[in-house]
Amino acid sequence: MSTPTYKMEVKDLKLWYGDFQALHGLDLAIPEKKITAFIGPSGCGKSTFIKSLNRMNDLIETCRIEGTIELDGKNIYDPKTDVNQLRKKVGMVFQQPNPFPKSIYDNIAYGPRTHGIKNKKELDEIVERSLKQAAIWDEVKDYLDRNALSISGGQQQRICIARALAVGPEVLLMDEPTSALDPISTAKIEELVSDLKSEYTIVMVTHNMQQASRVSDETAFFLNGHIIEHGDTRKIFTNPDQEETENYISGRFG
Ligand SMILES: Nc1ncnc2c1ncn2[C@@H]1O[C@H](COP(=O)(O)OP(=O)(O)OP(=O)(O)O)[C@@H](O)[C@H]1O
Repeated sequence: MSTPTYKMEVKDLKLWYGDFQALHGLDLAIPEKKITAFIGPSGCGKSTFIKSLNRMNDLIETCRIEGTIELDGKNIYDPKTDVNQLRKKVGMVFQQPNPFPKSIYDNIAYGPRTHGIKNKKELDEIVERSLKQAAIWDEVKDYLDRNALSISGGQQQRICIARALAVGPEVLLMDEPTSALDPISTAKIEELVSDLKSEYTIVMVTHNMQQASRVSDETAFFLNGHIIEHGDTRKIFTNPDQEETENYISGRFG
């Protein structure tokens, strides 16, 4: 078997909110063009950890971190890092679909415009390509002027994925992307996520264990701000090394 290539490497990451330590020295290598799922009970630090991968926690005043997170071998917490460029490379999709109260077209064109693209033809191409990649082009191509808030929640979430893809990211972070959606929309997003991994490195927090086992290649199990176990998804779900993992995946707690 060939050695996996790691897109991101987290080394001894500790994170505090004020006096409260939420992450306790985490190490994790995230393989390129694969799907890594984070599972674990509520409050164990999954969202905190995924947000630290594109420095969304910088927005929280009380938050302090130690350790390093490398993207392609460079520490993203280096003071010289351009955070806007980092977030262009490492995009994020949230739990609640959160399109801007603008047209579908403007939602997708927003990021490229802020990065200086003004040419209409170029923007049209980006909008079409991103909506196609997010498997929603056919549903909205005749309504690009429609307010993005007027479509269904599942469609809104695919618009948010298209918006994240429009700036050309390399990594896509998804924090419980289907938890607000119905089963049909959930299935569509899962299929989409599986298709996207040929081009993107994907990290996904999910409460849904079936979802983690269906779509991810690797799984990390979090508990109380620690990664208890990480590895091949099939192994984690069929033959975990740690008793805590076994208890969690078999529904004994959480
Ligand atoms: N802004 C904040 N200020 C202080 N404490 C916080 C903040 N955000 C999260 N926490 C705390 O950090 C811990 C980890 O929270 P986090 O949201 O990362 O967990 P989670 O595993 O994502 O939970 P859930 O599955 O419920 O979303 C919790 O104890 C939480 O209360």
